[in-house]
Formats: sequence, structure tokens, C-alpha cells
Amino acid sequence: MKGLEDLPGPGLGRVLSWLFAEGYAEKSHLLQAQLRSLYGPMWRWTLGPYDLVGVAAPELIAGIIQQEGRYPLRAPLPHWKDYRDLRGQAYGLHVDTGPEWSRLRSALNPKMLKLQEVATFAPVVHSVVGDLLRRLEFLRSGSQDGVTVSDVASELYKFGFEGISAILFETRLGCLDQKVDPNVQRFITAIGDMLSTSDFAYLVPRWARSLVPVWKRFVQAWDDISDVASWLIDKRIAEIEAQVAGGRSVEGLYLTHLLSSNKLSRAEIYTCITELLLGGVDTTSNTLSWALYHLAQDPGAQQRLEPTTEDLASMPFLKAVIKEVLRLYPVVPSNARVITENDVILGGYWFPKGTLYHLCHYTISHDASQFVHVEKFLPERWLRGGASQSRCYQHHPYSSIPFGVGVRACLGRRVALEMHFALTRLMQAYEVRLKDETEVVEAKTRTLLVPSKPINLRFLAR
Ligand code: HEM
Repeated sequence: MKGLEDLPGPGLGRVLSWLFAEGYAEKSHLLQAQLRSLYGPMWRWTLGPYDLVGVAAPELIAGIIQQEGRYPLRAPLPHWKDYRDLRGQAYGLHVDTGPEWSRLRSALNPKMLKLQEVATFAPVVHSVVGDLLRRLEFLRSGSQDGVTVSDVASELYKFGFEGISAILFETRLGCLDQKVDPNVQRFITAIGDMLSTSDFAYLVPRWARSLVPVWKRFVQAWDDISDVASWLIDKRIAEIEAQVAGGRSVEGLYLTHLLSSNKLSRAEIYTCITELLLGGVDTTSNTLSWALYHLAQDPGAQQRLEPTTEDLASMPFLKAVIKEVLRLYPVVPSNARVITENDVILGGYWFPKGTLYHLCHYTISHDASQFVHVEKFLPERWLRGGASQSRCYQHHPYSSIPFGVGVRACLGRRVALEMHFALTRLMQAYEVRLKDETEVVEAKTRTLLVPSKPINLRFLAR
């Protein structure tokens, strides 16, 4: 059987030229297709300190997931681990490995992934959607033409932040208010800083860290995140203790559940809650931004969206819109896997355990052999029935897996769907149009797949 060294792939010079001379650094999602056209569905390449096996076929991705075992890793994050050691914090989901990671997931999964449990978050999500609607109304009515909201993604970011925090910290932060609390603003800024410095901080060798500003910014950002998160958690714990002392029953959402289940230490709760927040905000807000961008160009689809209910199962078109948006813009455009327990046999090759696979989801969900009219926004392709639709439906089940699959798949995938109730409520209140009907907004990669420029929309009252 062939091995790692038999795989084709580009040399370092070619990769650097793609990234920095040809501008792929900001659109690395498009580089995936380039690599596949040159080397086939599997190749070997080097990206910074990573030696990677690129994988760009759904059958091969399925092969990896089937062999991933009980404790798959995504990519190692040694700089996150070093920060946690520096401050004596618990490792959490992204840093812990093996049985320790699995223990955390078992404690966190039930309340995040069981349908009946997640349904208890619906009232709070709906109340945050109410804040979003009020905020949009305020912005559009104050605009020059009385209907435009510029840079809608930044408002959706605040919505995502408020919604996820309300569930996790059981506290309303007021992100969508006119005046935002300085601590909340510090939190939002720190999260942005941490995400933008993380990739560079990783590249700095340990001995050079004290010399470079990027490492200091990375540490400062984490310090701010940790400070505000522990302030929020401690405040809520004090409230809970006061309720218990007063003989009142304690009702809560996620934090109360974690505290009362006694499965995680206090330190682990601080880290895991923070990680959930980090995982939840940009992902949902960018997906909602792309959804509005496409719906704004498709009045028929806006009309078809069902009136809001509390039950996603009774809203097949809404579900189809979200699936289609995530097919076109998988917010995590490529993922990674390290299989730690066993060697892997894949597509006629044998790979030793510890090999790092780069899963090229974007290119697969844009593959014309998987989806007809591949670049078109066609939510109908996800609805069963009708001859033409069944033709659309002939894709491999792993050709669009925006939340991942298997034991390591997204922990917030059900909560993310709750957040999408915002779409139908928005569409009930307004007909949405692009501010400039001819404007095309392309995607760029900033770890996540995000709009390359602001999305400006007109909200016409229904
Ligand atoms: C549209 C929304 C979202 C998308 C597309 C998305 C996508 C993903 C993907 C692709 C992964 C990696 C899965 C894997 O490696 O197989 C992931 C992991 C994760 N997501 Fe999400 N996510 C979304 C929303 C959320 C939300 C709302 C939360 C929190 C409430 C969240 C929390 C997490 C966490 C904590 C992990 C790491 C799990 C682990 O390593 O064990 N995500 N997400």
C-alpha cells in the first residue's frame, strides 16, 4: 500500500506564492479547488508548521470519520494550552485530549444536544429576537431613506452574542441596547483580538514570545475574556446562592444546569462556558448574514418562509434555507482531524496515527458532481419530492456537513438552529432587499468564511 511520501503535492515555494503573490491568503477556501484540480482528491502539503494531508472528496472524508475512534482531535492548539498553564486555568474542550476531552463532552452534551432540553431555550431566544427587531427598527427609521440598515452583519453579531450569552450565563447583557456596558464592550473587543492574533501567536516560538507584540496581545485578549467571563459567572452564582438561601427554587438554563450537575469543576465550567460562547457567536451571525443576503435577492423564497412556530420540524422551508446557506457558505470552510488511536487506511494509502488531515469542506459543497446548479441559492434542493428535486438530491451525505459529524461534531448545532428563528420573525415584519441591487458580496476566509464587505439592506415594512 502507498504511504504519505507517495502523495503528490506542492512545494513550500508554490504554496507561499499562492498565498502571498496570488492573494489566496484571504480566500483560502478557493485554494482547495486549485489543489484538487492539480493533485486529485488527496494531496500532501505544508502550511506554516503543519504537515497536512488535504482531503477533498466526500467518500474520503467519510472514511476518516469512520476511523476516527473515540477521541479524535481537531488541530493541536499548543499556544492555547500554554496560556491556560500560564494562568492556571482548566484546559477545556479545545485543549484537553483523549478521555479527559470525552469526559467534558459527556457533561456538556445532554443540555446542548437533546431536543427537549434545547426547546427550553426558545423563550429567551425569542425575547432576544425581539431586541434585534427593535434595534433594526431604530436603525432603519433613523437612516436617510428611512429603511436602510448598513452593515447588517455587525448587528447580527450583537444578536448572536446576546442570544448565546443569555443561554449560557443566564444574564441579559444588553448588547443590542443603544449604550453597551463597558465590560461587555471589553469582552466583545477581546474576543475579536484573540481570534485575530491566535494564528500568528501560534507561529511565534516559545523563546521569542516575550519579544513580540502579537503574543502580548494574545495573552491580554485572553486575560480580558477570562476576567469578564468569570465576573458574569460569579455574579450569577451569587444570585443562585441568594435564591437557595431564601428558600426559593432555582430556575436556570445552561450555567445552573452545569453547576448543579456536579460533573465539572468550577474551573472547568469557566473555561467550557467561554469556549461555547467563542464557538457560538461568529458562526451563527455570519450564517444569518449570508441568509439575509440571499433572501434579499429572492422575494419568492421570502414569501415561502413559514410563519414562526416554536418547532423547527414544522418549518421545512426555513430548515432548507439554512442548509442551503451553509452549503454555499460553510462557515467553517475547512476542518481538521488527527486520529490518535489507530493508523488509517484511506483511498489506497496507509497513514500512521497522528497524521493531520485537512478536510476541504468548501470545495466539496461547491462540487458540480454533487449538486446541480451548484453556485445557485436553491433551498428547494433540500426538500424531498418532485422529479427535478430528487435529481438535485443525489449527493453524497458527507458532501455538505457544516456542523461536522461524529463524536467531535459541533456542540452548539441545535442551539444554532434555535437562533435561526430570527430569520422568520424578521421576514414576517419586513420584506428585505439589497440596498444596491447590483452589488455582489463575495466570501473571504478569516479562519471562518465571512462576507468580504458590509452587507447593506433595505427593510420594507410589510
Ligand atoms: C451556524 C452555526 C454553527 C456552525 C456552522 C458550527 C460549526 C462547527 C464545526 C464545523 C465544528 C467542528 C466540528 C468537528 O470538528 O467535527 C464546531 C465545533 C464546535 N462548536 Fe459549532 N457551529 C455553529 C454554532 C455553534 C454554537 C451556537 C455553539 C455554542 C453554543 C457552538 C459551539 C461549538 C463548540 C464548543 C465546538 C467544539 C466541540 C469540540 O471540540 O468538542 N457552535 N462547530
